[in-house]
Amino acid sequence: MLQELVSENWHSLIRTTSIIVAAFLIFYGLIYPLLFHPLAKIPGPTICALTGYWILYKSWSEQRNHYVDDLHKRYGSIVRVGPNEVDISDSDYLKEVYVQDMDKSNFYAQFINYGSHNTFSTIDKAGHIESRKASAKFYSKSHVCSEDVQVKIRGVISKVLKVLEEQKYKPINVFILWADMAMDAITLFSFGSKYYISSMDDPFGAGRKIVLEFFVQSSSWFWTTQLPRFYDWVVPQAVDDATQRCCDWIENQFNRSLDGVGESEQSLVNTLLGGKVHSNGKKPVFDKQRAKSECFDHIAAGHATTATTLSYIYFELARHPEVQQRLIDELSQSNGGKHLSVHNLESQDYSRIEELPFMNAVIDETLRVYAAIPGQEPRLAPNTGMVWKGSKETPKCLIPGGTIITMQPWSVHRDPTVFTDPNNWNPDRWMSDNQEQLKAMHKNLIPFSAGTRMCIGMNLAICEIKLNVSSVFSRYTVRLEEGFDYDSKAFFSDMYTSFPRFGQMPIVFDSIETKQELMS
Ligand code: HEM
Repeated sequence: MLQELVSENWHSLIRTTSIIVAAFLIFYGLIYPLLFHPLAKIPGPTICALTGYWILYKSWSEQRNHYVDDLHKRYGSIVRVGPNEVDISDSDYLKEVYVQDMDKSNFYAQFINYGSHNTFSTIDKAGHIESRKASAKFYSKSHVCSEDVQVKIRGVISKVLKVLEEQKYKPINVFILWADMAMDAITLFSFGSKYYISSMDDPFGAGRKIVLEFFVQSSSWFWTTQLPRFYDWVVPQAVDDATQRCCDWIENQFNRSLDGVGESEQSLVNTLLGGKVHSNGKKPVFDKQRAKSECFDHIAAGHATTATTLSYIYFELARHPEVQQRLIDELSQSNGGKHLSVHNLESQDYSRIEELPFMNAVIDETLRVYAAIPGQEPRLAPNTGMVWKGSKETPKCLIPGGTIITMQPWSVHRDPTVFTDPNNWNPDRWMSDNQEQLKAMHKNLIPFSAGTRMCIGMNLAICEIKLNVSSVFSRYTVRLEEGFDYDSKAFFSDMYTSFPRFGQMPIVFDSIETKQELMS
C-alpha cells in the first residue's frame, strides 16, 4: 500500500517536473527569443533568433558574407543574425557604430602574439587609444609621403619591376608576388633597412615560403575569433607549427632591430621603444614583448590585404582590356605621352601619380567589390543601448546594451540604393559628374573601416598600391593565363579577411614597347 502510494507520487512528481522543465525550455528556448526578447522586432530567419550556432556555421563554412547580404535583400537594412547579434547595412549608422567608437566584441581578444596584446586585440577604449597613439604619427600621411619613406617604397617597387623584367611572358602568380612586395615594405618599415629580411630578394623561394606560412597560420581565424575554446581540439598541429615559424621569423628580425633603437632611421621598433619617457612619469605602453606583438600584428595585417587588393585589380584589368587601355593612356599622358621601358627599373614618383582620376577609380572600385576585410567587424552596443531610428521594414526600437552589432563592408559596398548593379566591377561609376551620387558612394566605401579603430596602415597600403599600379602599367599590359580556371581556383573567399581562395592569381605581363614595335 505504502509502496503504491510512493510509486504514484513519484510518477506524478516526475510528470510535474517534466512539464515544468518542458514549459521552461519552450518559453526560454522558443517563445522568449521569438516574441519577448528586445531584438524580437528585428526581422531575420527564425533559426538565427533561436541559436547562435547557425551564423557560426555560416562563418565556418565560408558563406557568412553572402548569407548576411541575402538576408538584407529579404529583410531590409537591419537583420537579426543571432539571438544577440544584428547586422546593419545603412551607412547612416557608421558614425554611431565605428566613428563614435563602440567597444570591440571579444572576437578580437585572441589576436595576441607572444602572449601579449597589441593595438588590434585591445578591447577597451582607453587601452586602445594609448596603444594606437604610439604609432599613429609613424603611419600618418605626412610621414608616409616624406622623402625618407618614399625612398624605401620606391626601392621595393624597383625590385618588383626587376622581377617582372626577368619573368615577362610567363604567367606569374601575382598573389604571391604582391604579398612578397607588401611584406617587404612592412618588414622594412617595422625593423629598418639594416635589420629586415627582404622577401623580394628571393620572391618565389624564401619569400613565397614565408608568405605561405602566414597563409596557413591565418587559416585558423574562425577558431581563433569565434570559438577559441575549441581551438586546441580542432586546429591541426601543422597550423601551430606554421604559426611558430612565423613568430620565429619575426622574432629574429625584431631582436636584431633592437640594436637600431636610438638610431636616426625611423622604424616601428624604434618608434615604439625609442620614444621619450612620458613627462608625467607614466610608464610607456610598450615594453619589448608588446612591441614584438605589435610588429607581428602589423606584418600579418599589412601584407595579405594589400596583396589581395592588387591581385583583383590585375584580375579585373586583365579581364577588361578596354579599361586597362584607358589606364595605360592616362599613365602615358602623365609621363609626357610616353610609355616606359621594361629595363628602366625606377618607380613612379608618388606626388605625380597620386591624384590620377582613372587610376583612383580603378582602385576604389576594386576596394569596393573586393574589400580585403569584407566581414563582420563586430562591436558592442553601449550599456545605454542604441536606437534603431526605424526603416520601411523595421519600426523604431532600442537595441539593448551588449548586443553585437556588425556592419559588414561586403553589404555596405553593395547597397543597391547607392550603387547601381552593385556586383558589377565598373570603375566608371567613380568618374560620374553627379556630385551628390559621388558623395553617397564615398560615404558607403569603407574598406579600411571608419573611426578610431580604422586601419592604421591605410596610407602605406594606398601608397604601395598606387606606386605598383602606376609603375607597372607604364610598362606592361596584362592578360589572364589561357586555360586557367579562375572561377574555381581564384575566386574571392568568403571570410572575415578574404583573398583568392587557393592563393593563386596567375597573370601574364607583356611589354607595351615590344607590342608597339611588333605592331609598327
Ligand atoms: C589594402 C590593404 C588593407 C586593408 C583593406 C585593411 C583593412 C583594415 C580594416 C577594415 C581594419 C579594421 C578591422 C576591424 O575593425 O575589424 C584594419 C585594421 C588594422 N590594420 Fe589594416 N588594412 C590594410 C592594410 C594594412 C597595412 C599595410 C597595415 C600595416 C600597418 C595594417 C594594419 C592594421 C592595424 C594595426 C589595424 C588595427 C587598428 C586598430 O585597431 O586601431 N593594415 N585594416
